[in-house]
Amino acid sequence: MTGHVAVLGAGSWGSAFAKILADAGRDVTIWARRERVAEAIRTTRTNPEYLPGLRLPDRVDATSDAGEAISGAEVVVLAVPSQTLRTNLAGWTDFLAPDSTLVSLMKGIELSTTKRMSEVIVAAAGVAPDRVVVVSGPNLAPEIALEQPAATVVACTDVSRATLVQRSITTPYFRPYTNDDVIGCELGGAVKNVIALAYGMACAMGLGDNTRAMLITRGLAETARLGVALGADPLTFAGLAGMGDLVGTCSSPLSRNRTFGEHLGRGETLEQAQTATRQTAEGVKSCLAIRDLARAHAVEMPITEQVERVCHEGVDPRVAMAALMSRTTKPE
Ligand SMILES: NC(=O)C1=CN([C@@H]2O[C@H](COP(=O)(O)OP(=O)(O)OC[C@H]3O[C@@H](n4cnc5c(N)ncnc54)[C@H](O)[C@@H]3O)[C@@H](O)[C@H]2O)C=CC1
Ligand SMILES: O=C(CO)COP(=O)(O)O
Repeated sequence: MTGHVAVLGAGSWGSAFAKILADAGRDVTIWARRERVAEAIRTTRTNPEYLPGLRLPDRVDATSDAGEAISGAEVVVLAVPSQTLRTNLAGWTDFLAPDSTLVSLMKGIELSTTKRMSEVIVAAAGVAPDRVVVVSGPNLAPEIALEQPAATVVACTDVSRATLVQRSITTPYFRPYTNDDVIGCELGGAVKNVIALAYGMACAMGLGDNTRAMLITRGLAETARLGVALGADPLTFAGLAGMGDLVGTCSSPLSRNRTFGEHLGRGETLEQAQTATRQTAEGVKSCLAIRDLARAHAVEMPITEQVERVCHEGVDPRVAMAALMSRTTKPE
């Protein structure tokens, strides 16, 4: 393999992913928005602001100059918040090598367009869809920083690019599987964040394992319903990018979406929860876009609808739960 890998975004997942790439033998240049973060990585091999437990290998270089990171990169990994991707890309596309592979780590849906992240990349960077690879699975960055065993899915319509990325991120602690269902993998990642918000609310309301199992199972059912309407393979939702990520995120106190939901479940407003957490919880904005996408395709997503009402209409989570439970009964 030739050329270094650029990782654009030095947050928690971008940084942990840079470690995986380096441990798999790739040279990596990570772009940080703030020079202070790039300098910390260069001089201390750590990123204390985002991922205190992480120790970065020497193969990882860091810069706050995106052109420097991207120029000459064979693979460019995008790891910024979903809602800023389009703006970020506007400043980056001129530096992309003509046949480079673009990798999306992001788990969200764009608010203004209801596009998945790979669709935003295709539109904003003007690249063919088969140049975009999606990596998605149960991958909480703090656990990966500690080299705890984990698996993921590498999805692309071009199997040779999926294999290139798979080889670039295979390590003794990280096991990637390829898949050609880009739509299913991206939807699994985006919708699980919304369900994790509901799960966090339930936890904070003192609700037990029956309720939690109901949210996970029915959450997966509504994810798959939307996925199938958009052309995904239903089997993808039984895999790592579907059930795997949903269970991992909902179960983990490390999840920022679940934690955000816990704040809402304790009766805090959206603004109070945002002030308390100060982290990217993608589901908070994506729930609006996913609800709109579902309505546009006449798909019922009752949990997503209620999460949107709690987040953006000030509805009490208890009222939202009661609304879920009072829906007309039907076959499973
Ligand atoms: N943290 C995790 O465990 C995982 C995260 N993801 C996904 O990866 C994506 C990135 O997440 P994280 O690295 O966790 O996020 P983060 O919040 O830790 O980092 C985001 C990075 O983007 C940068 N950025 C660039 N432009 C920005 C702007 N205009 N506004 C705000 N930040 C900007 C920030 O400076 C920061 O370095 C998200 O879509 C997330 O859902 C996926 C799997 C695991
Ligand atoms: O996507 C993740 C794990 O797979 C991270 O989840 P949070 O963004 O909720 O922390």
